[in-house]
Amino acid sequence: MTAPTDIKKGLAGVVVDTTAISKVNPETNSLLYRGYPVQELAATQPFEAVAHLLWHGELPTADELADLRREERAHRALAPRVRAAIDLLPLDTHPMDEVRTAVSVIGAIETAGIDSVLEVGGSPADNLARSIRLFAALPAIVAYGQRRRRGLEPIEPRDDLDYAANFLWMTFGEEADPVVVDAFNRSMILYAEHSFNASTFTARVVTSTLSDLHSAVVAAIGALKGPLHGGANEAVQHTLDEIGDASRVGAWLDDALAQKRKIMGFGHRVYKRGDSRVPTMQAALDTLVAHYDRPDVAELTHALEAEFVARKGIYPNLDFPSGPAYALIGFDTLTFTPLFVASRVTGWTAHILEQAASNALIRPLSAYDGPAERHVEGYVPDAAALAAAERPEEALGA
Ligand SMILES: CC(=O)SCCNC(=O)CCNC(=O)[C@H](O)C(C)(C)COP(=O)(O)OP(=O)(O)OC[C@H]1O[C@@H](n2cnc3c(N)ncnc32)[C@H](O)[C@@H]1OP(=O)(O)O
Ligand SMILES: O=C([O-])CC(=O)C(=O)O
Repeated sequence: MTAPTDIKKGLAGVVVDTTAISKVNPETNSLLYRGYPVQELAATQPFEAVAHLLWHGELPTADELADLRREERAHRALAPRVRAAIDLLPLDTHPMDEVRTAVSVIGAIETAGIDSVLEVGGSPADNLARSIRLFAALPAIVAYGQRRRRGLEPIEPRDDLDYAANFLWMTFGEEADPVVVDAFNRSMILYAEHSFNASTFTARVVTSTLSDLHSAVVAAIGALKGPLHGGANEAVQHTLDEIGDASRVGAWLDDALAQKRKIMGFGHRVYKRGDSRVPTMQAALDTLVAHYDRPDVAELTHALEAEFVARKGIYPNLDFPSGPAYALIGFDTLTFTPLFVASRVTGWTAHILEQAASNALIRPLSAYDGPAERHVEGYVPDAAALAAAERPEEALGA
């Protein structure tokens, strides 16, 4: 059987719905969140304000930002049940599995008492409140994951610090330099939202069945974990560690390309001439390189980028500068994709709210190319099966 010619493998180039949350424009190499260029948001806003923008469509007023911060700070601490669930996992569990498990536990607690599947989807107000609580809870989960692997106890959150500064406080147990907080805040904003990427689309598919918000986020985390998507920021660091030094880039690339390896942190399904977010994140990385006095990191990343772009004409994506930036801040390589989760939960939940508000079950078609109809040896059809074979539409209830 020949497959229909209009199949778009990987849904490449297929527009499946509208969204008012963000616009990715490869022609102008731009990214807008609710109309605002992401670079402007990264330069001017705390991450909490961008979260509000994604959920509500407008930047917050001073009072709205204060309200969101109050709510976020009230839910920052690591919940005992969530800690207990994480502690049950082996110490060498991948942190993405820890985060996925923690979100699943939070979801079970949040929806405890709902005794009908018809109610699990929740009202828009419930889902916004759940989104804010999840956004507030994730930094403690990610921070504890890194500390647990280092044999350290969790650190209580600080009410006097904003989201980004408190995240670093809970991870490292010391107040980060403002230069570092600023770079980290920018990275959170850049990672927050990117239209119908694989993980966001996954969240929308789950939501479209009228399932609950946490199930959609758990599924999205699973999609983000893969190295062709969010897992690439971790993979970039493995690559940089493997190369080791700028002088080895050429030989390493010869070998990697001969083996047809994908070079992590390069290429993108939508942007073909460079990722709109890279210049902003590259500037943040440059600041961190200067702050930590690590010119070797700049030399290695610049050498790899220059050599790979020259050879293949494929440009870096956001994960390329983010990986080494997170390493400089002191995050373990395995913690990088959970940081992406902590940021992207804002975009995912905005899309969950949007999908739920204008829902249609997402259920595409497939072209069957398996074996032609055949029969189980020895099967003797009964009267109902014979009737169904004669009148298939009726038997299917069509
Ligand atoms: C935040 C994010 O999720 S951004 C994406 C993060 N992912 C990565 O960095 C992983 C590495 N990159 C890739 O694997 C790809 O570029 C993707 C998955 C991101 C995009 O893939 P697609 O749009 O499907 O492009 P596709 O994989 O078809 O690539 C087109 C061609 O460029 C090549 N190519 C694309 N990216 C790379 C890469 N990073 N290394 C080597 N070759 C590459 C492909 O092998 C393919 O070559 P071919 O035509 O000779 O087969
Ligand atoms: O848009 C995509 O396909 C992947 C991406 O860059 C993101 O999710 O940030």
